[in-house]
Amino acid sequence: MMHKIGFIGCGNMGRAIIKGIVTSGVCEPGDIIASAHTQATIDAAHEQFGIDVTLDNTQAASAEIVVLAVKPYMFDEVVPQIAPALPEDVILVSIAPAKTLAWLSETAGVAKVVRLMPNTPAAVGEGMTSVVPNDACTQEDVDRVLAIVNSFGKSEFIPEKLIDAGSAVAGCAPAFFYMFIEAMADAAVLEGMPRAQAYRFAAQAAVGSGKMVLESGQHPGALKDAVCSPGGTTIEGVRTLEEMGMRGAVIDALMATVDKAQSL
Ligand SMILES: NC(=O)C1=CN([C@@H]2O[C@H](COP(=O)(O)OP(=O)(O)OC[C@H]3O[C@@H](n4cnc5c(N)ncnc54)[C@H](OP(=O)(O)O)[C@@H]3O)[C@@H](O)[C@H]2O)C=CC1
Ligand SMILES: O=C(O)[C@@H]1CCC=N1
Repeated sequence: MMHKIGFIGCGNMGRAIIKGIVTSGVCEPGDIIASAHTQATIDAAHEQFGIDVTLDNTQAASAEIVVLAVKPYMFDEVVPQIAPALPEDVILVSIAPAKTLAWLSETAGVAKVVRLMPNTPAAVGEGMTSVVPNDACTQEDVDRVLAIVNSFGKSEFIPEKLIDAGSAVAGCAPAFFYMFIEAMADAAVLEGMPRAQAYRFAAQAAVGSGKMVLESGQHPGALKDAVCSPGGTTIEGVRTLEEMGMRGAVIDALMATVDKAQSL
């Protein structure tokens, strides 16, 4: 039986996607096969998700949709290795911030390739994924990939030239938001709030702020202004963040991820 989806690698991102897919029910665990480098990883994936697992990449590559979930520097080894095992009509999906659609199609010897740039909140069904199909993908092919991607969050099409921007503003972004939440919680702890409670407050404030941006239709600056009571407390924090160069630091951090992606 051919699996619906095969993962080459099941680390942080691969497992997040698998969790999102299995939790949503868009695939049964038995529809999924994953390979990895070590027995410990595949044993953990089987135990956590009930999926089929293997140390043989070519076995995971004989699926209807094959997801490359190894690190970019592994592509030069792994893609030629699995090429002979890929079904003729496979849809090859890459989630790395490297290797173009053209490189993937030529090196794997397949026609249909989709680049995704997901993020780890896929694990809780709140992913934000960039989608870049090549011209060989039919609408049916794209719809099959979207059925999976949209099972673990939201997705939007972007041109391939913007995939590093999509990686910066969504793929890498959770790490930056975690740092912000951690720092906010440290401040609450400074004031005496128990740390676990501080994380809950900061994290829920982040969730609520994100929903305000998504659902209010208002500009983030206008939303910020609505929090800053004249002569109040928030504006003191805004002043401090502006004096400390937060906006510039955030822009530079995301541009650093773009620079690294373009060097891979
Ligand atoms: N982490 C994230 O938030 C995001 C990651 N990505 C992309 O996802 C891809 C994977 O990243 P990430 O999950 O973080 O990395 P991890 O290091 O967490 O996972 C890499 C996986 O690849 C496996 N692996 C290593 N060598 C081989 C091999 N020769 N054959 C088969 N499997 C192998 C590892 O196996 P083992 O565990 O046994 O060593 C592991 O399961 C990268 O391209 C990354 O850029 C994209 C968006 C977000
Ligand atoms: O850090 C990385 O390379 C991967 C790609 C985007 C998020 N994590």
